[in-house]
Amino acid sequence: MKTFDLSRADTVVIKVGSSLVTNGGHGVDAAALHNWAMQIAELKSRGIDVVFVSSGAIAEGIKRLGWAARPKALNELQAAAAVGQMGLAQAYEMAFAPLGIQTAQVLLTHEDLSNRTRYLNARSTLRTLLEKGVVPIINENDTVTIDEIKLGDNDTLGALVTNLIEADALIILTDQQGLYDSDPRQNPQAQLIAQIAANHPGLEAMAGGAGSSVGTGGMYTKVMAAKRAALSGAATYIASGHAEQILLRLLGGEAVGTLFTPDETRINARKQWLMGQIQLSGSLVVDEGAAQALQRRHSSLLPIGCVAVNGRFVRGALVAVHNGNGEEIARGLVNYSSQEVAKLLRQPSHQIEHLLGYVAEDELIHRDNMVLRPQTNTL
Ligand SMILES: Nc1ncnc2c1ncn2[C@@H]1O[C@H](COP(=O)(O)OP(=O)(O)O)[C@@H](O)[C@H]1O
Ligand SMILES: N[C@@H](CCC(=O)OP(=O)(O)O)C(=O)O
Repeated sequence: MKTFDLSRADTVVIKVGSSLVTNGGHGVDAAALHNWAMQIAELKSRGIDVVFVSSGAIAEGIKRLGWAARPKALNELQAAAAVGQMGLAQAYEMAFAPLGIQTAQVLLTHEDLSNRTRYLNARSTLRTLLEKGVVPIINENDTVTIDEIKLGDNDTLGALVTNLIEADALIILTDQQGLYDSDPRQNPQAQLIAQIAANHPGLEAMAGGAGSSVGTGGMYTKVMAAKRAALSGAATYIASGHAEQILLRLLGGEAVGTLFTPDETRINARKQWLMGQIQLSGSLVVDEGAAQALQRRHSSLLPIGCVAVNGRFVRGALVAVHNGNGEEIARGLVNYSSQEVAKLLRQPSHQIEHLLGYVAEDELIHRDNMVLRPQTNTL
């Protein structure tokens, strides 16, 4: 299996979960933050750029507000995030400032990463911060996100940021040693996996949900994050945030925790952005011939191979492409609205002008605006 040498990394994204940051929901763990900050100072002195993705706003907010349990209502969770984020930002500043390192609070939403202009803007802001030697501390902007489109877990956010800045690796620190072949809280015999391919088909089956009352995604969102990070060629490490000098050991090339290796193929930044989209506006169903043309020859999708359209969308929307079995084989930016596509089904491209009165493009989705779903890789 391919090995990955983290001691050669230039840029890493480090994600820490709520249970670590807030000491299991008991309030920001200043000692843990200080410890990570010391290690990051050492990494920076070696020329390694670090972006931190930190959870914990909601857990910290719940504690500050004196609530006994995590609320269910979105507005209460958002209020808790607003209160708790103050504590997080302050705690990170206090941990890094004595080491002469400036921090920056960056709160992102799904829209910041799905809108191309905002995505490019977020990328250049992060690059600028890194150039200036600042450590960005990123969280989802929970207070303003709408339920349906929130990322919801910071494992996904960590992977999207890894893709965004094309980091060499994503390091996910959590309350377990790494990925086990089954949930160690349920199965005491579970075995730690040292290394696995990020596109291994059995990954999802091993990973269960959140183990603590403060964490959200559990292992499932972490293995999905590893798959997503691999799209930009990044390795992912899951390791214990409680282990001593964990960051220095990992970045020193030591094998600790679980390493998810990316495969050889790395897709370009524009296509990564396409793959990173969480929300689809609709889908196109294609016949067998079109499915093969897309998958084997990487062709554009022409109207003649499209047999059905689902959902309502405008020109330029992101849609899935399904084969006749209902499997998603690709996704891409469509050149016509859903009403227009409905008129173009099974039609040769030279009929477009006659059917619509104008021609935007000959194809429904151009190959440059389409990304094929890896065959063994489910995102
Ligand atoms: N296969 C597995 N290997 C390791 N941990 C697992 C596995 N399946 C489920 N888990 C659970 O996932 C939890 C970590 O996820 P989570 O609670 O969301 O943490 P975090 O706050 O760090 O994101 C672990 O405490 C563990 O109980
Ligand atoms: N944005 C949320 C983080 C949600 C989340 O992913 O938590 P976790 O599973 O602990 O990493 C917060 O700051 O509370």
